[in-house]
Amino acid sequence: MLIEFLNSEQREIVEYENNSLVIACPGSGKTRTLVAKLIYEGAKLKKNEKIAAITYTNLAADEIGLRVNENCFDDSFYWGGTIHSLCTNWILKPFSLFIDELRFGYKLIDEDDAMEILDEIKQKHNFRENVNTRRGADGNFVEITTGSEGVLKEYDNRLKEAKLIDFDLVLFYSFKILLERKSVARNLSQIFKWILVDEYQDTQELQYLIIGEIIKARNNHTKILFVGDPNQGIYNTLGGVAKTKHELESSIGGYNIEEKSLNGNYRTTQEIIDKYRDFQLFGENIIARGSNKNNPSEISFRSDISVESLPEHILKVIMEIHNKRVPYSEIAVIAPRWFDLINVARRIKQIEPDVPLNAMGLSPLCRDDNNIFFHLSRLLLSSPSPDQILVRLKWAQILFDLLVERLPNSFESSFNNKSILKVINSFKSNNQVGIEFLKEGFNFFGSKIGVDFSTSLVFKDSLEEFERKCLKKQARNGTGDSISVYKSGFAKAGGVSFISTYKCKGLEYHSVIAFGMLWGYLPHWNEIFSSNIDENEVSKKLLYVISSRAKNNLYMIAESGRRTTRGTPLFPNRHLVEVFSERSV
Ligand SMILES: Nc1ncnc2c1ncn2[C@@H]1O[C@H](COP(=O)(O)OP(=O)(O)OP(=O)(O)O)[C@@H](O)[C@H]1O
Repeated sequence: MLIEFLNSEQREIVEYENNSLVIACPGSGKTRTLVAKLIYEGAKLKKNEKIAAITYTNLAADEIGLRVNENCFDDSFYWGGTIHSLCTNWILKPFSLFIDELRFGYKLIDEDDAMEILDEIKQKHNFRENVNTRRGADGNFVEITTGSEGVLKEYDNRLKEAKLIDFDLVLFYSFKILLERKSVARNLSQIFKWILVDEYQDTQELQYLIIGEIIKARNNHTKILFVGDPNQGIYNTLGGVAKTKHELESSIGGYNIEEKSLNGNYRTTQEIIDKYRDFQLFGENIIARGSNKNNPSEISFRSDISVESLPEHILKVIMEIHNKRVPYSEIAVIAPRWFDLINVARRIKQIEPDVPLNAMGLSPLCRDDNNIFFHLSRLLLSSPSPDQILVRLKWAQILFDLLVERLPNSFESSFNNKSILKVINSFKSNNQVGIEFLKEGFNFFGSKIGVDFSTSLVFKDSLEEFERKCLKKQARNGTGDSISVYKSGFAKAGGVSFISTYKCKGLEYHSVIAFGMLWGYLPHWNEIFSSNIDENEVSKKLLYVISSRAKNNLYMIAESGRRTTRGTPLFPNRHLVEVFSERSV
């Protein structure tokens, strides 16, 4: 993404040398500009300096990584990931000794593990509503609703007793370290010349405070770029806030932040933009600027498809689009509930096994950046094709760094990322059971580097943990244990993407087929019944995000025949009905 491929507004943002906030509509090139900024500033860094690119999801971080790799072979000048992984890797892991509660060891738990503990406690307390475990700067929970106090208290005790750290505690302890040990914040500010925050509208208060501490530490030596779109702030139920310029300035110690914007949309046809603008809450008109701007679009809303015939209907739409020479990888199926996506994907596979599906959340592979078996697995499961070389070399480098960390002295001199990749590429197995295939691969790799992972004191626990989590996720998803399900977890796998509503941000497809557009699913009942959430706002934002993923065609479906657990029928999302009522489809 070189600077000459940007328009003048985008270029100005890239070349601007100070803090800025860019608010712009979907498809206006915010991510493209952020990646260009990353590369532009990367070229100016001094030795040991880096740039941090913070994204909301790991998927988005991978996407930025791919875009950087398209332009730079050596990408070591930047660090990319979620704010949780920034905190874990750069603050918590190296400096946990500074915190009394963490000094004698702790265990990080992911969202699944945290949810399991919380669900068990909720059941015990007979509490069915949503419980938010988000914390404030003092470590206390910030959203205690009527009746949830006992649940949260027990959750807190359970974590403390077992020395478990969930995502919210990662943020809290990181903030505490930065606050109490100014040298840590100064050190980070020395390393990170820039912090670039994508989708800033989903940043939580505590996350702003963490970023603010780093910026203040050396008087704005670290510069900041926030990019985002308040209309796409779909995580405000989780505490995401699109701060204003002045609020942002005060969270980084009063330093000036220049507000800038981008105009136009390079992704989508004008026809689709005009449709989704009805869901827009703030901002002005959006003009299509891409080469497809005047293409005819297929836009539809169907509420007459029954839940039973939904998979057949979606398959029919997919085939119609594909027969017009649109690659499968340019088609996305989006829905609010994973469970429904999995069912539809499974049924489509039964009817038409040859249609490639890429259901990232379907894979039982558990992402854990600190577990070498996750990194080893993605190398074993991804194909050594030419278009994957750069990304796999990068993954091999991460694996190499972790192995050097775990096996100091013995590993470094004999291997590098290329030789690791060579070893992995030479692994062959016909095993069709996902976890067995991986275990064979681990043994093979272990034998080549002289380590028996299953008995090694360094690796035994993480191997067991990895296996336990995969099997748990496999059982929960109900997708079976085949190797193909494990392989479905890669973003560029080339099939039709199945994505949940909350994970589709930042992505784009020729055609978007969204189903489950029902009041109660979108917005969710929890949002409808919560006294501090405006369900109409949530609904419009979600519809806006989904629709704005489409470049050319948009098919919305509110299938009939779905019911609540008490048997009450669900009805189509009311904003979709409003927007589509003027036009028959
Ligand atoms: N100046 C430009 N010229 C041509 N294409 C562009 C330009 N800027 C962006 N694009 C293309 O427009 C599409 C949308 O860009 P991008 O994903 O960066 O938008 P965004 O603002 O981040 O969108 P969203 O908010 O929906 O995530 C991409 O395919 C991108 O390559």
